Amino acid sequence: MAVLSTVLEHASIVALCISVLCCISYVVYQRYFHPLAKYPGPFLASITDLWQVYQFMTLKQPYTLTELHEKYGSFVRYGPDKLSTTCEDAVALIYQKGGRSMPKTEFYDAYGAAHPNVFGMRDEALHSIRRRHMSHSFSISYVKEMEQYLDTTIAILKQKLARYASTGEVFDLKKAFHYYVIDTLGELAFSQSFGVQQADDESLVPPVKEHSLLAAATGAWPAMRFRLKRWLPLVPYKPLQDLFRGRQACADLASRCVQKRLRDLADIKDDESAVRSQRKDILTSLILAKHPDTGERLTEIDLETEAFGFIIAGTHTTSATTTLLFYHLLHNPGILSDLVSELDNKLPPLEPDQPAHSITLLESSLSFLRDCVKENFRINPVFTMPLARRVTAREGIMIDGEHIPRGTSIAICNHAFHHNPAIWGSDHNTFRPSRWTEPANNARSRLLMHFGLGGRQCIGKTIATTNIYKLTSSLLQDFDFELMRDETSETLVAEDMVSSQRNDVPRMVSVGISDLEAPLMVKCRRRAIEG
Ligand code: HEM
Repeated sequence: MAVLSTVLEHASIVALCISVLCCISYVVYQRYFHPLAKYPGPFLASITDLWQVYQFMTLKQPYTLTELHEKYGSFVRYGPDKLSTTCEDAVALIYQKGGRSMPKTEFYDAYGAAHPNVFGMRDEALHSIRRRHMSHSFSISYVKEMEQYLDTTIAILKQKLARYASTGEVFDLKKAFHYYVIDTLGELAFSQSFGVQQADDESLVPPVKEHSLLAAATGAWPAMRFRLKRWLPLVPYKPLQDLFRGRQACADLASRCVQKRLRDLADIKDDESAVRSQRKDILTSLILAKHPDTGERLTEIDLETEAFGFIIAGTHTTSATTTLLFYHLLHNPGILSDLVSELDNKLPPLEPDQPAHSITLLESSLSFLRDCVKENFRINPVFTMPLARRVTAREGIMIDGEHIPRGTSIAICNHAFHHNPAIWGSDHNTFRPSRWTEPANNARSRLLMHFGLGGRQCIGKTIATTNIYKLTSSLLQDFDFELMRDETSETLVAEDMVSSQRNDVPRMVSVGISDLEAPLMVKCRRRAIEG
């Protein structure tokens, strides 16, 4: 017995020594011999993906990465096989010329691997077919055909603002925009408002952020994704359970929207003229779309995963962007006043029963509004997760003279990229729409990454921008807004100590998608109409 226990004791010591040796060898390999060892970054990031998981959970992932780029330069190793870059050359190389040789990485599997939607699809061939299925319903001509539903939703928002104006009530513009965007998405995608604006009820808001955070955090650790998917839902920890409940609520909502539309179309699906007489929406166009070669239609599961994607990708993004645009305008009264002058000079006054001007009029006549929207996307892009792509070419790729070996996950995080002073100048933290009238800066517009670029860029960008144009122009034509400072969550407008330029970047949080950390408390007043 004594001999057995001595043998066991020795065996465990040997096992322990081997484990310690393996760990040390792993760390030494990652730090000194791994093909990415020469790239700087946090020590923990070079040995485990848990570093990135932690960054997502702190809600500061893109901002920490931006600081790391400030410290280390244009390449940062942010995971054992993950490299982030802010090089200008990388934009075209990775996202435009990369194509099938630079597919999305496993990170995207967490956004729905069993039944990937167009966002999560890693197979580029399947993706291009799905994208063709969908592109018509996201085109400008299709959006113009649905414009009246945007107007209906803007009218409801304006009635709400008119009430606030008459009582002088202070309210949260961020929340008002969020409710508005959810209802708009419902109208455009599913032919039904979600009724959040009218009910003014937070509980009707789809818990999109919960899904985004869960997907970003689990996607960041691909080696563990299957285990996490299986075991995490069993952990009895309320904040975690809330994330799963949120995801399920969004999936249930998507499923209800699809089932309802399928029921509505059941009898007429094969009757062309009956279908044409139907109200247009994105989902209906998808239900009716056929595979370009086989003529097959999308399955119900495909439709539900795409509908889920619209809710996730199309709401928080647009409302956070509009909130940030108003944040910057209200913190820069001179710029706001120039914008309002442009609207007054170039647009006819809105008729009492006209909620907003037409997209056609807005897109042709408002250059300063366009520059403000563009500057807002530059200084505060909201789709801030690193857009990771796998290097598959045997010889790797060269970026700015650096060799990036095959197998590397290479990404641009648009916030870090839009704040690279070598590209955007020392005033990159300043909200300055007039920069886009300077030829050298204007030429850089092609580098802006707020919607991504290339074959995987945002399919909803026309919807998002037309929505922002219509909303901003019509609200500013009819209302004056006054910023009410919320002392408990004061946002940041400070001198940047390094560049001695204004730092207009507010405090932000990110679940992969970013948002203003604080509410945007304002008062509004109806503008006096002259003449
Ligand atoms: C201001 C609002 C928006 C921003 C900033 C934004 C940003 C982005 C970005 C950066 C990507 C590329 C992701 C990548 O490369 O991994 C993307 C993809 C996508 N977005 Fe948007 N988005 C917005 C609004 C919308 C809307 C309104 C919809 C739909 C209703 C939408 C649907 C999608 C889809 C389906 C994809 C995947 C496209 C593909 O892979 O082919 N987005 N978006």
